[in-house]
Amino acid sequence: MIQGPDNSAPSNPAFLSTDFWGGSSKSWLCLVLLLAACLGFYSNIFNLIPRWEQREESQSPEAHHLQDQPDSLPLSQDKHTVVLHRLLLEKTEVSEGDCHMDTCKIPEVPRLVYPKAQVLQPTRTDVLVMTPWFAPIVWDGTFDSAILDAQFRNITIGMTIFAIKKYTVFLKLFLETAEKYFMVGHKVNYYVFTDRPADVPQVPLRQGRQVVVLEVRNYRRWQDVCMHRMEMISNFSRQRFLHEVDYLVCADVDMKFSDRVGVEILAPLFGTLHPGFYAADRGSFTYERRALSQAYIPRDEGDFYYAGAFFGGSVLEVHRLTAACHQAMMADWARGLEAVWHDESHLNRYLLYHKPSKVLSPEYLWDERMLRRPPYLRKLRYVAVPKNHAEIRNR
Ligand SMILES: CC(=O)N[C@H]1[C@@H](OP(=O)(O)OP(=O)(O)OC[C@H]2O[C@@H](n3ccc(=O)[nH]c3=O)[C@H](O)[C@@H]2O)O[C@H](CO)[C@H](O)[C@@H]1O
Ligand SMILES: [Mn+2]
Repeated sequence: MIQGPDNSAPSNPAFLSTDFWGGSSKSWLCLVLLLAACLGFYSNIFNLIPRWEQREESQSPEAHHLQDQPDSLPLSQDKHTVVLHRLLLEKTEVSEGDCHMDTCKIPEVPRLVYPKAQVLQPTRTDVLVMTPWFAPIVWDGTFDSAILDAQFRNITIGMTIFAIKKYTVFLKLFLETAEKYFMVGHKVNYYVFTDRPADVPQVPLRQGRQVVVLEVRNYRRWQDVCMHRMEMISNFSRQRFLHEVDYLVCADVDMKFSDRVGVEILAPLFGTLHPGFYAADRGSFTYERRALSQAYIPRDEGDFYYAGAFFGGSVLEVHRLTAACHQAMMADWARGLEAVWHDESHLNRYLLYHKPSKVLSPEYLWDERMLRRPPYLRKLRYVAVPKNHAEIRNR
């Protein structure tokens, strides 16, 4: 039988094969066309991955930013490529859709000699060292800095510090103690946001560390200064921090370091237990309780009460967090609402629905004047500096 232009013929491969060997030149033409189609198909398959990357490049908001923003122009071509590559890696390997902590690359460590962990002798039995979602709660005795320093080598940590109006008086002690205790042995950029650049003190810095002064506007009310930190961190993350540092640590300035704070705190996203509430029931947390607010948390929800004074993570995650909190605050403002504890209320809401991958114990945020130190608090690493509110706030 000669295969004609029979529209009723089933167009499946089995039909083509039965007719094929005895077929006419038309059949040969069919074969050639089929082969050509197959070739095209396979060449597309091989091209798929690079094409996908190109698509990611042109679609990712950060990539748009790199094309649009003049801020990124001073970067050299090489640095530009590295940044883009890093963004692409993050975007493709840990994309929005399948983002999961376990997709991170495990760093290689050199040979190290250290005491072996004892499975039947937990180093801490007096405190909770793990959240129900398997995030470590960082207490003294639970980690070995030598291993962590090896895992986190060659990274740069950015620290955002706001010193607006009179709060510049806290900078000297903050920076001096940070040089003594914060991320010693690692590269650090202190980003000082201030409206008074002339009042930023000169503090001697270790090698690989610098103070970057970022001049920003002030606000009349202290609450507005606190809340607008989210907006400014989010904007600068996109414009600068993404290209300059790996992690961001966002800290209050009316504080000082009094013991080691190292890379054990670093994680894609971390929050700190507020020293006033770490042992409290969720019902007594000072979350925002008005359902109309974007910071609302019902009384039967809540893991911990996190402090507004110390949080951080990868630049990408801190960008997500601060942008979301700023959006939420703007939505509240539009309805005439201000959350009970300002940015801290919004931070708590965000961290309830985006569980942090590490939680810092109150060792990392304490107030010696307000609280009596319990025996299980072996170290006080970052502590409040007494401040006269009337003297400092709104001035
Ligand atoms: C320990 C803790 O959880 N602290 C939080 C708590 O307040 P605090 O009572 O500790 O607030 P605060 O007066 O320290 O203000 C927060 C921070 O904003 C900056 N600042 C503020 C006012 C100003 O005029 N200039 C200036 O630079 C400065 O970095 C300061 O450390 O509640 C605030 C919002 O209600 C923030 O969530 C703080 O992080
Ligand atoms: Mn404070």
